[in-house]
Amino acid sequence: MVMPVPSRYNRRTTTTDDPLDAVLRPPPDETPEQRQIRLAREESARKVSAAIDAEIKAERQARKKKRIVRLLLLGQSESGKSTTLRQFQRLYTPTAFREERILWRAVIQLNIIRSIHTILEALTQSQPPPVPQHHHSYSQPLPNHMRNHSQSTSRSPAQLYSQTVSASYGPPPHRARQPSNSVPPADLGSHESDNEQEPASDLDIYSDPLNTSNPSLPTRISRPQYSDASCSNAASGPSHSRRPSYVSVQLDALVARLAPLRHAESLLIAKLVPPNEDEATQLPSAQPVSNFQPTHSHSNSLPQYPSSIISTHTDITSRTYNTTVSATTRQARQEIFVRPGMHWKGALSRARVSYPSTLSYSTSMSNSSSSNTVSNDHNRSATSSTTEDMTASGADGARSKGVSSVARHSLRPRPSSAGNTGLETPDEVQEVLHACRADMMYLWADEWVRDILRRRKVRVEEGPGFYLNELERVTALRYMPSDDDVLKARLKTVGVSEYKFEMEIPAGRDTGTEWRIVDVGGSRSQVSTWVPFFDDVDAIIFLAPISGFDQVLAEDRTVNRLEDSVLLWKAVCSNKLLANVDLVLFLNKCDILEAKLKSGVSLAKYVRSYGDRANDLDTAGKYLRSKFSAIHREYSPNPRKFYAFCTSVTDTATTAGIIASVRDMVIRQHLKQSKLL
Ligand SMILES: Nc1nc2c(ncn2[C@@H]2O[C@H](COP(=O)(O)OP(=O)(O)OP(=O)(O)O)[C@@H](O)[C@H]2O)c(=O)[nH]1
Ligand SMILES: [Mg+2]
Repeated sequence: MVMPVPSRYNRRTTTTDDPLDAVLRPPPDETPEQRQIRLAREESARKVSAAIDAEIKAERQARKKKRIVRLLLLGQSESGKSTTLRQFQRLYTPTAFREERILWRAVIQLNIIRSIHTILEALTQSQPPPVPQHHHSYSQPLPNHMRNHSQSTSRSPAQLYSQTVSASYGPPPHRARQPSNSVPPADLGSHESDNEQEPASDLDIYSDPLNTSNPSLPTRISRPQYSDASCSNAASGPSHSRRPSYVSVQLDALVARLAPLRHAESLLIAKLVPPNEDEATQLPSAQPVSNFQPTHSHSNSLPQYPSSIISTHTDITSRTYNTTVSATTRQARQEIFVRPGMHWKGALSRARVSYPSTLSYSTSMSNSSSSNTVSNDHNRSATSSTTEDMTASGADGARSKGVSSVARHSLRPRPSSAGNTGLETPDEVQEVLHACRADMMYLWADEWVRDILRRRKVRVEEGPGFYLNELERVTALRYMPSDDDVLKARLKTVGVSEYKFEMEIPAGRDTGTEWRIVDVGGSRSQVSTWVPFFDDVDAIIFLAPISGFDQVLAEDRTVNRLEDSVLLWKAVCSNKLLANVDLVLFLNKCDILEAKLKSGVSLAKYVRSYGDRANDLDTAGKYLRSKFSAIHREYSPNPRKFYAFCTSVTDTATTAGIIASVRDMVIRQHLKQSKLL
């Protein structure tokens, strides 16, 4: 006999396999009261669902209305792109910027160690002859900790240091005559052009690869030799007043005392570089650039970047970028880098253990409006700012996990030996720097050292991440980086990152505009990653570091930095994808340019067409600006506006005004474009 089935079930025979339907189905023995309750509950759920739908719809509409301004930062490596980005952050999301200052301390520590290594290698690579015995009784007072150091080992610490360096960085180059730090490039085919009436884009840069006009460098640098008389009478009068320098006498002991910096450097690398990032774990080059000899190899060619930037472009330049550098040399020079995104900041944050209640830091500007907060008492701003790693397939896991996850991670710091980044917890690297501070200060202040650096053309003070003039402050145990310190820090970008933010200031007309600033890696191998970002960009800030007129590229010692910037600028100007994008040019590092010109380095010696113009910042700035402007005019597919600024983007005061002008200009242009669409 077949049992009767309630009619409702008959109707649903086609859906009885649906598990959801089975769950929602009322019980067969439902009473009228139960039914009433169920219906009321269903009605209430429907209302909630409708409200959510309405909210999603409204959000979607608001997003459509929202203005999104896209800004792309371009320029060669070390041109100042990431520093410009940090300036935007400092100005428009100051809360987030301040919060992450402590995270930059590790980068600053690495920069300091690197400067010291550069100096030590310049001093030790020529293996000076043993110091005569009487130098040990030199009357200059020594700090206590320096007095009893034994120097009687069979190989001196300086020699050991040199050997360590050779082992780390590959064999020293064999060359009778070393190129200087600031050798102009190999001949790239520039032609004579002193005539001002010629097209202004003919910026002729001298190309003597041996730089014959530079004073020749000694192949060996010795410590100064002094007679017994001059030593014993060192303080007795002008005729015997030339004292042996403290470092020249104490070099071996000093090098030995600074050896812990190597260990500190490894700790920092372990701290900054994610565990699976093998590529980045090479020690940074501490070798003065002058020691590296361009080596040509046909197996490691770097991309010819003008053509890879601009697939549609054909006539940028007749010069090729097919110069190659051997793998050994490249590896030897490798600089510490991190991929953009949260990885290194996340690792640093996770390494923290405890925080005082009065201090609070967030892991980063990333998602600073909501997550990744490790502090208890933080007054968070309403601003949202996010950095995304454009090269990663998904968001950084750590970033998406939020507060609890970060807190969990803090219990298992990585690397365990790397210490912490909170001010109140001991930081091993900072302790090493603190212990070495007197020696580092002696080293940097010493005239003999300065003389060797000068003769070798090792100009650490013009290099990135230079803090040696502030050693006392930056090696303090409770050192907290200032805004300026963060702007000076050097960490190479590899990959592409997008920084999103809404301006924190109540900027009236700017509220509701989301800014997306894309920061790319500028080294040659990175240039091919730029193209996808040309698509829907509102404006480009192109940075040309004009102080590099007497320097070569780190990735190719045959290419002059200024010439490289010119070629890159031509490529960007002539790119058809960018034909309607406004270009803003930052002729950057004007502070370094000014110091260089004042110190007597002649621009005309490297830029032939500069002729006999005055060797000062004003004249040089105007001249180079006119050259870049002419290239823009000549190479742009369509006429468009051109904005150029002489900048020093590490200088907060002047950069604030320039960035405000760029912001207004970009917003205006964006509005104009929106109306046209
Ligand atoms: N003195 C001075 N230093 C600058 C200036 N602009 C940038 N720097 C420093 O130069 C170094 C390199 O700047 P970055 O912003 O890292 O260069 P980048 O263009 O992002 O380089 P990549 O990431 O390799 O593409 C940093 O240490 C900056 O502090 C400037 O105008 N003056
Ligand atoms: Mg960068």
